[in-house]
Amino acid sequence: MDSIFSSNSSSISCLKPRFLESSKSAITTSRNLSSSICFSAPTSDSGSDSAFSMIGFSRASMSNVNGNGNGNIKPKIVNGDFGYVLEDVPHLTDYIPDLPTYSNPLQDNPAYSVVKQYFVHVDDTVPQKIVVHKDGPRGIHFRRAGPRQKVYFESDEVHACIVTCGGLCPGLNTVIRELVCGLHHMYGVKRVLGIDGGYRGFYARNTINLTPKVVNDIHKRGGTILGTSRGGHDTAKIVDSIQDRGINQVYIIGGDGTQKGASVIFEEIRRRGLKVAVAGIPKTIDNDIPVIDKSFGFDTAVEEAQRAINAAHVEAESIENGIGLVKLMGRNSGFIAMYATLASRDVDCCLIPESPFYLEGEGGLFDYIEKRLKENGHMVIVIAEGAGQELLSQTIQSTQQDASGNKLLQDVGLWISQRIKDYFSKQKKMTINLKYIDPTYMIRAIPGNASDNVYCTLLAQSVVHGAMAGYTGFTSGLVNGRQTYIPFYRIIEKQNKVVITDRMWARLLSSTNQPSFWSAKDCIEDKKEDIAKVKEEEEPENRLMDNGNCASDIVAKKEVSYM
Ligand SMILES: Nc1ncnc2c1ncn2[C@@H]1O[C@H](COP(=O)(O)OP(=O)(O)OP(=O)(O)O)[C@@H](O)[C@H]1O
Ligand SMILES: O=P(O)(O)OC[C@H]1O[C@](O)(CO)[C@@H](O)[C@@H]1O
Ligand SMILES: [Mg+2]
Repeated sequence: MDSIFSSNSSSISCLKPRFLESSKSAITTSRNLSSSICFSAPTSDSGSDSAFSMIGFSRASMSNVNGNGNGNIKPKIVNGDFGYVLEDVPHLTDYIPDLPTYSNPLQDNPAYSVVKQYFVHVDDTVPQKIVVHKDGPRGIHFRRAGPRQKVYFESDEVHACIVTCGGLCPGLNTVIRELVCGLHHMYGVKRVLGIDGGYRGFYARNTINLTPKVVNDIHKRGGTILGTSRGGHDTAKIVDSIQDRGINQVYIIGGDGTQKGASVIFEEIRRRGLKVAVAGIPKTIDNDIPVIDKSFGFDTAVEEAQRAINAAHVEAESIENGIGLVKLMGRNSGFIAMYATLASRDVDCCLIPESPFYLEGEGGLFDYIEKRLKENGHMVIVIAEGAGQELLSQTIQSTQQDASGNKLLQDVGLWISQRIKDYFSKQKKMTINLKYIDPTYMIRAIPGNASDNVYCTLLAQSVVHGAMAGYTGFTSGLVNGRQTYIPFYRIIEKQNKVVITDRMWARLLSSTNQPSFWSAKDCIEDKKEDIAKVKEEEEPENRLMDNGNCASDIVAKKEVSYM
């Protein structure tokens, strides 16, 4: 953290003494004040915008949104006609009745006042699934993100804070910048605090005052100017700190773990009855967050991975029996490896955690490598860091975890390089030249590319609009190309994974021509069960595919063809 602020950027380093404030000195007596707001049952006239009659809602159809204070807040579900379901996000008025509202200052903003229908219609929602059957139910929807006509905070009342947690990701600084600038320029919010070093920064580190001037150039740098960390999530201490500092909007940027942390912070804030909006911004280059189209930084990571794959290809094709092996990030989800492979077209084999593989025997990896080298003289392999872990664990046992409780993985790149070398030199007596490239941290420590920077801006502005409108306990993200507000529970209930019975993986297989590895006798059985489970969840039987077949037919055909 300090090193970032004392780095080359003179604009930041010269400001450091003024902007660093000790967490102790920031403590105020506001905790007593805010705890006098009583926790109460939700009113039927929730401040969340819902013109129920317009789309066939009835108030009776809205399920109980009351929190019980034990972390068991029920989902806020609204049922409409023809199987329409709105998975709504919580609102401050769910537990603080009679909150005053104010006109949205954007209506007087020259940049926006000319935009027709700038404010989002109260009943705008976005469907989760856009491919439907004519007789099928309308399905799950999420609230469309964007500015609302009335807001629940006055500009000078807002005291916001921003924290970044988990691993680095391209675009983090852009999100920070756009949160600060969005709050400042759109809503006239002057008090925005940066929390230093992840969740533990709330109670153990310094804070930084963030202004448009301080954040002006930060989107051009990789990393996060706020610093980040794993572990250190102490809910009570974090919420105490939020109360003590008089913070009333909390913006939390991070991956699946971070969003789980944000969810419990929201629950505790709600239990204490505080007028504090909690908003998550999903971050992960692994793209393992469900529901949303993709997470920011993912495109940049895939693009940067091309440089490593290109290098591996150049090395491999320049030497006899050359093998270029590239390890990419993705501990549970192989999206980076899959998209980097599809983008490159130079890759002969892509190995991901979701697709079990085996090394020896007919149809195995060694068999395929030998075949490719004989046909083509060289080959490129991309492997995600989480691939083949079940094979490694047969030889190397590890139960180590990082500070957040994530399982620490064995280095599959090094392991597989050695296995390939051993196999061809010892068993095949064949000379191969394997070059192993590990660019894992290089693909995430860079600034966001142009498209990610635009996405980061939309995300930041969306959460600012949401918090100002009184929504809380939500994450924002693109769903079918539209910005939405999604309740935390939907984001944290499971991880997004590559569905290897879906067509994207089929496209990859047909691009690389690699074996599916499905027919192996030694294919790990529990892995197969995992796949079946994902398949069940992700592939509703009646999902219509482009060619008119149902997903279930395709799965069945594919399984037959793999045997
Ligand atoms: N179940 C949980 N409850 C509360 N806090 C959590 C939980 N899981 C993780 N956290 C906290 O969230 C923060 C980030 O978690 P983690 O290290 O898993 O990264 P992440 O947000 O998943 O990002 P990424 O995996 O993309 O790097 C950590 O401070 C961790 O303590
Ligand atoms: O070494 P660190 O910082 O814990 O991060 C590594 C992990 O972070 C990620 O980039 C995101 O979760 C993973 O792909 C990777 O396993
Ligand atoms: Mg994670």
